[in-house]
Amino acid sequence: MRLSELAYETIEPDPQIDGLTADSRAVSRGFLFAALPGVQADGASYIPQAEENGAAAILALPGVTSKLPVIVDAEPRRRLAQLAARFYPRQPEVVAGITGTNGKTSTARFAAQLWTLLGCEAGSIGTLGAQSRVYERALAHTTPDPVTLHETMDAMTRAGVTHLAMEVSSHGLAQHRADGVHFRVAAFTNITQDHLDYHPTFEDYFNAKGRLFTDLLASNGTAAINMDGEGAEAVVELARLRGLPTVQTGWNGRDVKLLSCEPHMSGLALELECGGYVYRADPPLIGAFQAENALLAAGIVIAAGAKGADVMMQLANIEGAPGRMEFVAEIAGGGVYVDYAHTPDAVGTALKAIRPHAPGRVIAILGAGGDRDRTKRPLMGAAAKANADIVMVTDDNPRTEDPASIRAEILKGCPDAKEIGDRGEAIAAGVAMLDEGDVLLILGKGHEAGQQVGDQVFPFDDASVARDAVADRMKELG
Ligand SMILES: CC(=O)N[C@H]1[C@@H](OP(=O)(O)OP(=O)(O)OC[C@H]2O[C@@H](n3ccc(=O)[nH]c3=O)[C@H](O)[C@@H]2O)O[C@H](CO)[C@@H](O)[C@@H]1O[C@H](C)C(=O)N[C@@H](C)C(=O)N[C@H](CCC(=O)O)C(=O)O
Ligand SMILES: Nc1ncnc2c1ncn2[C@@H]1O[C@H](COP(=O)(O)OP(=O)(O)OP(=O)(O)O)[C@@H](O)[C@H]1O
Ligand SMILES: N[C@H](CCC[C@H](N)C(=O)O)C(=O)O
Ligand SMILES: [Mg+2]
Repeated sequence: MRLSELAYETIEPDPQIDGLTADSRAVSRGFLFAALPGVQADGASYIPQAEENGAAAILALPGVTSKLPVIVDAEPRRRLAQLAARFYPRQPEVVAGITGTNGKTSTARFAAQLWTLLGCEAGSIGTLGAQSRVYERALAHTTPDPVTLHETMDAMTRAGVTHLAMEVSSHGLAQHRADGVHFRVAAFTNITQDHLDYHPTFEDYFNAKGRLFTDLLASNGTAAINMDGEGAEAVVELARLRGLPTVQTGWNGRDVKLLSCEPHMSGLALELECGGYVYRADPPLIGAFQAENALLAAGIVIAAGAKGADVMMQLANIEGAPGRMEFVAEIAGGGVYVDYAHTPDAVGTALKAIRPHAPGRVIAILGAGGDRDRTKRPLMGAAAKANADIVMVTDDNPRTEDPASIRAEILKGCPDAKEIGDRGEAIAAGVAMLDEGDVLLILGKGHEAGQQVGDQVFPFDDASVARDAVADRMKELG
């Protein structure tokens, strides 16, 4: 594709463009290099490296010079996303974007499952990577950079995916990673504290999420909103200001309304109302909050055109996402579960949700990520203290920070907690404590397969470490 075709601008000379990237190290011959100002570095300082690697053109802020043709744009991140959308032009017929602090991954997976059950070729993009029956790809971010995102959507579409549910993180929205995606549906789970290291204020965090509804949702699109989520009313207002229809779900929902939710050992007995009819469903999901995510997923599928009755009939058949309230081992009439709660709200929600599954005590293990929002740490500790019988504080991806000081910050919220830095030892100690009917909930890493210390990632999987610890304990007990 010629540069002028890609950029919709008359440019001389007008080179052939064979690829796009914002990373000078990934430039090959014929690539357009987007020089983006970032948090750590200024992409413009890498233009010489991009030129050396054979770049054919540059995208940059006004005032940046190069011997190559330059596309000038005051918003180069947005422009890169638009160029990527043109370079990789195929998108599934229906794309739903899901934003919110907690529940995006689960909701995206549920929506993709519902579409599949209704006979569509569906997929998801998010924290678990790009997934579908016909195409899979591991991804480094929840919302990948625009080049990776559009390349992935193009490949999924060529493979046959027609319905896509994708997570849109606040970082992704603030950095225009998903601009250029044609969103037929925009969905909202909830907004509570996270990422205040990146967003200067909570308002800025909300506004970033709001972009999905104000800027990215198509003008013929529909918003699907979990009315039980913190911040839901404000999102309804964003849709109303654009005159866009909403599908409202949850206990406080208008279109898919939860009437009752009874957690039992292996799932949730739900009663709901949709289109004037009452339905019952018993999906194998652990944790009452998953009902909110399941209903929001139903709302997304309805917003995209499915009949409410057809969607309700399939709700019983959806399964939890890996690492989200996942049951990993049974022991002494109780069990061990793994969950991805890594915010104060999620820690409280997950621990409250496990209670009906624990005839005995609830034991919680948690840490907090390094190089991330510090202010959430004591709040996560306090949420654990308020909702568990025993709390153990351990490490969770300390990254470049001192692990002991991260633990100390969590311990401010739960001073009586037991502190064991080594995550494997903490899990073994938690398992050793389990008495008749007790439940151990291991929080924070969910599906993650590694522990990041400095810039090294050591293989570590909560579920398999917990299974081994349970097997060892069983052997000891004979
Ligand atoms: C804070 C943040 O989100 N940063 C992201 C951002 O980095 P940046 O633009 O600030 O990059 P920078 O290092 O300052 O460099 C500036 C520019 O110079 C370029 N560069 C740099 C070095 C070089 O040799 N050559 C070169 O061209 C870089 O590619 C970049 O374009 O753009 C980069 C490229 O897309 C991302 O990899 C990077 O993600 C960092 C690593 C990250 O950890 N992000 C996390 C927090 C994140 O995005 N998380 C959300 C989900 C969170 C959640 O919901 O829980 C996600 O969607 O995954
Ligand atoms: N509707 C909800 N309300 C409150 N907490 C929730 C909700 N859904 C999930 N959680 C909690 O948040 C954790 C993360 O869930 P999930 O992975 O679905 O969220 P996410 O928004 O994708 O997170 P991330 O931003 O890291 O990608 C879960 O393991 C659970 O503890
Ligand atoms: N997407 C989230 C994941 C957090 C998971 C937790 N294990 C951590 O490392 O903090 C983030 O990057 O903030
Ligand atoms: Mg996610």
